[in-house]
Amino acid sequence: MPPSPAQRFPLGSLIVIAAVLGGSAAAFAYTAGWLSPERLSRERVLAGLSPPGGPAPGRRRNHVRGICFTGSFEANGAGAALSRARVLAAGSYPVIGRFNLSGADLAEPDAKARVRGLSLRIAAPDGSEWRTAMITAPVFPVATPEAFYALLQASASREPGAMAGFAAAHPEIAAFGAWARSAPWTGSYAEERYNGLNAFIFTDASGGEHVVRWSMRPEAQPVPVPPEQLAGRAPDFLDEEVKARLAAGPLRWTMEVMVAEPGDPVADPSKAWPEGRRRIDVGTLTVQAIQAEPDGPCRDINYDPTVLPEGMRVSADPFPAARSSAYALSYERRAAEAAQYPRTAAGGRP
Ligand code: HEM
Repeated sequence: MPPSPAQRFPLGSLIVIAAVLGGSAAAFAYTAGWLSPERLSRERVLAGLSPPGGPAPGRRRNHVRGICFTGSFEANGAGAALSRARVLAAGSYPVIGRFNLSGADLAEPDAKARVRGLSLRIAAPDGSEWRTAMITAPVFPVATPEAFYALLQASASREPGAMAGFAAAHPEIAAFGAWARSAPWTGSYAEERYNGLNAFIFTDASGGEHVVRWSMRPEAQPVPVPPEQLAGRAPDFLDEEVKARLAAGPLRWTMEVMVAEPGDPVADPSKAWPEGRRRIDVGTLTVQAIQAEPDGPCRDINYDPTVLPEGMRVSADPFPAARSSAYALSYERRAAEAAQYPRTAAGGRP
């Protein structure tokens, strides 16, 4: 008999998953009403993301730690075969981005964040924008926003079997767990591949539609570093490393768009699409300058994945709409608390 998902999925991995998602397995204050079959609201999702001591005022409610950058996206024109969006026509477009780490605990050292993120706002001269927030995991842990909320609850639960029970009920989490256990860690944001995971629909100039996902492939060669070694580095070593690396020259990624074929799981980011799907390199991201977040240009951007130019739109994938709603509330709250996240005398210089 094949092992149950819980058996296949050792507890250590479940703890890793709990840790990378931003919820906490430690004491958790919210219980009342959570087990009643109420509608999943963005307020409850943010409560689920909150660390035990509450969110850091003025900051993002997830991926709280990060650093801004500016640069450009040089579209090579190949993406025009898939989308008529202005940002995919050959040309250079300004970017405001953010390197970031999953989790809502400001005090967590960089070495503990299994999931790293890259957020981009690419602006076109026609006023349109393409916002996207990608992560290093090749698949999302769960198939639906509701399951994501259930996962936050399980990871915060004091019940010893909560995570094992969750994994048994959501076997799709095994693929993420396998990645979290086995993928090499690196010592740099610059050496990571970042994946959009959610599926969107691109419309080309003839009205043809293509279901796509995108990723950013680093120019820098990844150098594996054991996590025990990273633990010995400064708590913010990723910020320091990326600043030092940039001083030696710009950082680059190639944007790769993958096109689904009929039958591919287009509404489920926990499932990779089969190998061999058409992949088109549509352009190059060049990171030219880094700015500390308190005064940096990414501070007040909401990297809402539904902010898309004409020629791109959301698909049957339910995540972008759910993310949009949660990100908006996170944005509203952090903007209202701006005084508690003061700008610095350094004026944004890293
Ligand atoms: C229902 C599922 C999800 C929820 C509830 C959620 C929630 C959040 C929240 C509240 C923020 C802070 C937003 C802000 O204040 O601007 C955030 C940031 C972020 N999320 Fe998600 N997220 C979800 C799924 C995803 C997925 C699927 C990805 C990657 C494919 C992702 C990647 C990121 C990244 C990279 C950031 C940092 C954005 C920034 O730099 O501002 N999230 N998430």
